[in-house]
Amino acid sequence: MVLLEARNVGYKYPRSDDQSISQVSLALNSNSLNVIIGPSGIGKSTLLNLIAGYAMPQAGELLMNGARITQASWQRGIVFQDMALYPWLNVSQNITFGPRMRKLPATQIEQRLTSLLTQTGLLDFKNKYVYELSGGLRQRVALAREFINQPAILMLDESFSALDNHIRKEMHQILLDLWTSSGNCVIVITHDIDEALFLGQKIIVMNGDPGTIKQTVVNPYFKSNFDDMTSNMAYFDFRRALLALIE
Ligand SMILES: Nc1ncnc2c1ncn2[C@@H]1O[C@H](COP(=O)(O)OP(=O)(O)OP(=O)(O)O)[C@@H](O)[C@H]1O
Repeated sequence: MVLLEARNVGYKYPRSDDQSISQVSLALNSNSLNVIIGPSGIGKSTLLNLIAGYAMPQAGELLMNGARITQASWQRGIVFQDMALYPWLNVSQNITFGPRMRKLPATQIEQRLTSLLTQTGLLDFKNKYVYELSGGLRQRVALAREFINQPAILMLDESFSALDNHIRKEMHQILLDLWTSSGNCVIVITHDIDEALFLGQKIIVMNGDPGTIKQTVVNPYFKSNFDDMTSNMAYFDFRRALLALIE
């Protein structure tokens, strides 16, 4: 079922002369894992901010469940690369901050917290302050902090790009596990073609001037690791074709 729809969306920043994105159209289902890939400055973050409701498009419309997006909502969360966790709160308090503010029942918050701490491997760290954690562990907290809200749409803006390769792979697996149990619509922005191939059921390629969606590709290699594909020529042809769309 289509959850999010963009119809010919265009956006220009208030103090900019140039259009940042133009004629962006897409339809994303609930329970789907989507990746947006494209060169730097093409408008990927701009599109996420519009979906989140932080800004409104000047052209076209963005709809969630058929209703126009007019404001920010916990139903559409973003995990940023810099995370912005609260340093004065411990891991559990950071994760439960949103539902506590929304006054969800304490037992429900506790249940969700326990299962997220388990899924993200953070049980042993639940009472630690975030400044005591490594970058990889902090990203786990950032993911859990959004998943606990059970948003219909969860967006990751280059969330893993600062992590080293090994930790990044761990995060990919954790994200897959969280998404599988949540069944929400996840949108991942990345520059990294191999991250896109591993995480994207659907890979959405942005390019052009102003930025727009050049192509949407169903990815036959979803959950396939580059390292496991070294003898698969079809994989490399597919990867090369995707790279050509981005360059
Ligand atoms: N606050 C702003 N004011 C004016 N122009 C902006 C602003 N933020 C972004 N832009 C411009 O809008 C365009 C799209 O930027 P955006 O950050 O969305 O691209 P991106 O694809 O996410 O880039 P990156 O991959 O480098 O993060 C760029 O030309 C950028 O310079």
